[in-house]
Amino acid sequence: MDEQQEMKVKNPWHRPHIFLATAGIAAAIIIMVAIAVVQNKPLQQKYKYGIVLDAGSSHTSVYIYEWPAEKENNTGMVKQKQACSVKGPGISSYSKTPEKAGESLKECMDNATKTIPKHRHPETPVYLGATAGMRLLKMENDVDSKKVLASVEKSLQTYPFSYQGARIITGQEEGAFGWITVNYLSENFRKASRTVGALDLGGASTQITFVPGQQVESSDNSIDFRLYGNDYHLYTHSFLCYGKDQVLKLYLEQQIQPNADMTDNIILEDPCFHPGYNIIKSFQSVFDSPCVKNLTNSQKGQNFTHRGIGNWNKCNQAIKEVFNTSHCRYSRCSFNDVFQPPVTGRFGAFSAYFFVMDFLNVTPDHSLDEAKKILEAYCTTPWGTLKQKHRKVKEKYLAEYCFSGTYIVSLLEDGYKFTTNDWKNTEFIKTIKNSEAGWTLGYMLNLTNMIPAEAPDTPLLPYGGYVSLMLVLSFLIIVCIILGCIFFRRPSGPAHKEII
Ligand SMILES: Nc1ccn([C@@H]2O[C@H](COP(=O)(O)OP(=O)(O)OP(=O)(O)O)[C@@H](O)[C@H]2O)c(=O)n1
Ligand SMILES: [Ca+2]
Repeated sequence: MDEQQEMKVKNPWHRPHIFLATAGIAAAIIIMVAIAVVQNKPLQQKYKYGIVLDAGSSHTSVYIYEWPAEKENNTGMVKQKQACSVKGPGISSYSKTPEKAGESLKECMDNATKTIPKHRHPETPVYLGATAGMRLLKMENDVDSKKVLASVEKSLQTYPFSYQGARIITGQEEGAFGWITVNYLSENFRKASRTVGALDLGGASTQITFVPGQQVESSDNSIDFRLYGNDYHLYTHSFLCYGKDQVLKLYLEQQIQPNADMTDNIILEDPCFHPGYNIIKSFQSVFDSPCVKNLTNSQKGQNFTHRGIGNWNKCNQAIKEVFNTSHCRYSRCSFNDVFQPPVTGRFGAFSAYFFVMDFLNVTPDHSLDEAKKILEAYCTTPWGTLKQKHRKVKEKYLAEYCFSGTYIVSLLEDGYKFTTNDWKNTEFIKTIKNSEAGWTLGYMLNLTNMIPAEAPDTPLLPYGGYVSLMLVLSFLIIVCIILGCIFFRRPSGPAHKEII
């Protein structure tokens, strides 16, 4: 055997199957690494968008929601991207100048066109839902309410989005969609965990919604949903005129009644307003609502002096009077002959519940008694002292926090029959994971069918895990094949024999 032959035998690269096997393994590794790099490179997220306008009694907000395009039906995916507060009052205030209702939306809608990527505009749905302010206007003057809706509709149709309608939503919808929002954001549907009840306090109406422990005796108060494969039977009620602005009118009307016949010099000594608060108000401005009785002609041009005396006990007693508990046609009622099962579980209280309690620094850590003590101290504080201390707070809000805070405690305790324990289970919230609590998100999820009745079939492994597992298995198979080739193609005799 010459030297060259010797070399040929010793150098394994001269065996074609070993060369092929090594090349195969190298190729497999390169392919795997390449796939892993492509797979793990952050994908450019594609988002879709939806716009909901909350046309409340006191103001309008424009919410933009976004969600990853490929994950429409996964709960917890939709998030609030932006909220824009429309300047000026709620749309129902434009009943005498309806064209201004549409105009008022311009700034926030222009913002929305800038926020949402242009190529998504045509497919982005826009919904407007009006609540208690428009319900009251419709009761008062149907024609005016239609003009206001037509005005906002005209304005919204000028935008490049997919306009889906402007309507007055019912109190049941408002309650139920608020409940869906809170539980969607808390991921209670996905986890099939216990749901939380929803308490919404607006300017003109207030809603209570929860999963009751007993049957709902009145069909008006019952709503059923099937979400992600679970059935939910809800109790919900919306009290029109029991939002914080309208209930103040109810309260003032009751306070002023004994003096109602007097023709001049009407002084209202109000225990829910601060000592030193002394403001002349017109009957017309305070009692301009279908929630209170019509003014007599003589009252229309008349004024009264609204004088605070800051007496929390008296204030608390007087507020209880707005709840009529004298009659109940069911086994049990909250107030005003409205059926309500006993409250149960945890509650999230939002909108004005939050604004008021946040201002008063009442947190879930305070007991109900402690909350009352805080209110008592606030209500007895002289008006001048408060104005000095809170120069930046709107005077109207500042003056009304004593009334509103006391009303909130009374609504829960005397209205809905919350015990001290139920109070402990109640949290005042503004947002959940940066999305605002309110009916708008639930409304959009429902209208875009983004919460399916049945749980989508979930794959055994998440996509990433599936790809990785497949790669490892493929690699193992390739290695086995190659090793098999090497093993079975190995010559049985000594190497030099083959060469000779
Ligand atoms: N920082 C704020 C913002 C609002 N408010 C008051 O809180 C009340 C409720 O506000 P909101 O929930 O926005 O009511 P609307 O949606 O306008 O009313 P509704 O739901 O009854 O139509 C209103 O009296 C509003 O003036 C407040 O006290 N502090
Ligand atoms: Ca509202």
